[in-house]
Amino acid sequence: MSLPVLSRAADARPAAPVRILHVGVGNFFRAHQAWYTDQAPDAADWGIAAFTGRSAAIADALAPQDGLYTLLTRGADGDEATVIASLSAVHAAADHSAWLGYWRSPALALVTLTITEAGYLRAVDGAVDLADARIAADVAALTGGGAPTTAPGRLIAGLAARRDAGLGPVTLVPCDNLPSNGRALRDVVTSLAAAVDGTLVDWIGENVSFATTMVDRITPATTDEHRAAVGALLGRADASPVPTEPFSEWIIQGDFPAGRPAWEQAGARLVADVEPFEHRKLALLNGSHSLLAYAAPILGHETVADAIADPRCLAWVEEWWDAAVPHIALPAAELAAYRAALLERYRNPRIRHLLAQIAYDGSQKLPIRTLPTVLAEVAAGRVGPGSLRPVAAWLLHLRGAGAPVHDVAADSVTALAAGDLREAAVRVLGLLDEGLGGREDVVEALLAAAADLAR
Ligand SMILES: NC(=O)c1ccc[n+]([C@@H]2O[C@H](COP(=O)([O-])OP(=O)(O)OC[C@H]3O[C@@H](n4cnc5c(N)ncnc54)[C@H](O)[C@@H]3O)[C@@H](O)[C@H]2O)c1
Ligand SMILES: O=P(O)(O)OC[C@@H](O)[C@@H](O)[C@H](O)[C@H](O)CO
Repeated sequence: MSLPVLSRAADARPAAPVRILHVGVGNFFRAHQAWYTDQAPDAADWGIAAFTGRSAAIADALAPQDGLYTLLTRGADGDEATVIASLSAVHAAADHSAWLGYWRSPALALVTLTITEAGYLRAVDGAVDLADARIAADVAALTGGGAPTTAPGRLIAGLAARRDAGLGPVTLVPCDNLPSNGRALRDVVTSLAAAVDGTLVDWIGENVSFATTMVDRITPATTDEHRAAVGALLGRADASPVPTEPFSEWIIQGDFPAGRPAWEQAGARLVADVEPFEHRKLALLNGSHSLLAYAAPILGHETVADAIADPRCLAWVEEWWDAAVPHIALPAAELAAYRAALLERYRNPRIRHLLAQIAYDGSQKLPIRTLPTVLAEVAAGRVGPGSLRPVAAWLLHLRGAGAPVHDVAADSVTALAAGDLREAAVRVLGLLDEGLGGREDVVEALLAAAADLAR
């Protein structure tokens, strides 16, 4: 017997007026920012118009269910199903006229983003990568009246439309795992604006705030098992429920001149300086995730929970944390509690977080998650396997061990990692940091960690 499909008439409040735009309707956005907005006490005033990052698939899946979906919160002992109603509209990335229409609305206050680390299209200096063919095509589109396709290009088109409509402030809120993500986004946006329309740079300076956020909620991809669980719990058909863990954290630094939902009443924290929190999360959580993603599949493990149950993987994670902790400016007791909580989260048997998913795009992630700890340890005179093991595991992964390689820079990084192992280690270290590849002791420690992993 087929179940009734989720609908606003039967399952949720009416759609709220759109005051937030979002780019990238992935699972994390739907477990995190859309959930905080849904749970805020003023949710009825704050609707989100969500645009996909690239393909139309999720817009097509959510249209028949009025933008509703189920958040399936998986605790160690059972599931809770919550219908999330904060998406007032869901559009495909290609719907450029709808995109511009929202920017021309006086009601618009916020633009949030989850476009992955690779979606910012940054050059090494942090500016937008003007040499990237997709950005070059967007510069041509933006100067010639066409529709851009990259996230930075779409933002520039929206900002120009808002300026031309004579409208005022808006806050951009990046929610990807990038350090200082507000500054990173500002550098990308202003450098692209400068390449397209110098006068827009001044308008952005006067009208656009860039918030910086630390985001955390482990959110795997959806499977048929999640669809079946929602059917059993709610008696509703949901083509695209989102599985997530009970834990959630959102730490935000920024100005909101046009207002924002009362996210703090849904559990978010507004702080003056987000940096220690993002450093803690990127190094301890994301760093250990990447270590497990490259190392544990070599031992035959498929998920984070499988890996952390293996004493060898647990010891590697503890060693990584021991290396990272001295460089995080938070009280020791707080960091110890964070480590203990992470182990509990990783052990949640009902979250099947695939190591192969976490392994994607190491070229974008390793410099953020692991390099700061490696450099800080080397500067402190400690060159050892604890901090170098994630890089050693990535090197082996790029050489064909463990999970398959999916990386925006796959061709170049697999070429660097090929051939003689010592020479490959020098090249991969040099890619992460020019000085590291020339350090004989670092290369030796990396090779020792690689030998240990391959054993
Ligand atoms: N899943 C998590 O546990 C988690 C937790 C914290 C932060 N994040 C952040 O959220 C991001 C998305 O994770 P997810 O789990 O939702 O992944 P997902 O695969 O479900 O979704 C990825 C989203 O990014 C968009 N995207 C990918 N490449 C893009 C590009 N080049 N330009 C524009 N959009 C692009 C896709 O269209 C999609 O909407 C991560 O990369 C990370 O920065 C994820
Ligand atoms: O989402 P990514 O691809 O940036 O990284 C994979 C995981 O490390 C990440 O999603 C964590 O689960 C998340 O950052 C927890 O909040």
